[in-house]
Amino acid sequence: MTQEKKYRGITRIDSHDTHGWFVRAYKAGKTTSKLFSDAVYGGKEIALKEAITFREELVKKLNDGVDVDLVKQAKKVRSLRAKPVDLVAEANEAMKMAIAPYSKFQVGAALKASSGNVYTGQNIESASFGLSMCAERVALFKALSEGERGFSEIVITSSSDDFCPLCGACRQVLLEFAGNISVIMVNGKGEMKKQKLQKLLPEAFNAKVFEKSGTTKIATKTDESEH
Ligand SMILES: O=c1ccn([C@H]2C[C@H](O)[C@@H](CO)O2)c(=O)[nH]1
Ligand SMILES: [Zn+2]
Repeated sequence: MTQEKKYRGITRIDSHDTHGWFVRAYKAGKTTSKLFSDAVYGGKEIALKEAITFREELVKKLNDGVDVDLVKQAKKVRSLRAKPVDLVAEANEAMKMAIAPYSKFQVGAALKASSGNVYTGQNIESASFGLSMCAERVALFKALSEGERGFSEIVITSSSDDFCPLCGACRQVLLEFAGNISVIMVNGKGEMKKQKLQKLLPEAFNAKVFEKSGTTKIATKTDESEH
């Protein structure tokens, strides 16, 4: 492998009258590309530097700071290891790690990402009660921090004989980040209840409000990076 091939998303082009570095980045099936020609940037080395900087910034912009290629790579490695998983068993296993000395109410969650990976969570209580965190959000934030952006379902189990309905805060962030996923609640007797998240939080608040009011422009366009 040549030195020139080690740059992710950047290809060297030397053909006819084209000499330069071709940068590509992907998001949701859309490709953004730009050529950094030696002539325009004053030489091969400078053009490459510019190309690398451009791509790093582009990747951050496209994916909220997450490098898509890195995520894809990690997913591929993990999915090779992934076996079919029993989400209820995963949630129950996670529940054992709950830190709930005040409520004595343990909750476990298993969130399935579109990649096939499963992220678990359990409630973690603080002595300052209001700072406690629910099992569902622990699972969601773990997944988001690993670069996951698509989800299909969440299973919630608890130490109670009753179903554990998600609190309002979890409904809000799950709907925002995971979309209208299936929510499967399992009670202590092993009975299941399945619902769509949207039904649990109708007319939810979301970021579209900002666009309409014009207060915050949400950066989704990548036109300026195309040539
Ligand atoms: O859906 C829920 C509801 C409650 N809890 C936790 C928060 C707190 O630690 C305890 C009692 O509310 O249960 C969850 O983790 N998920
Ligand atoms: Zn909650």
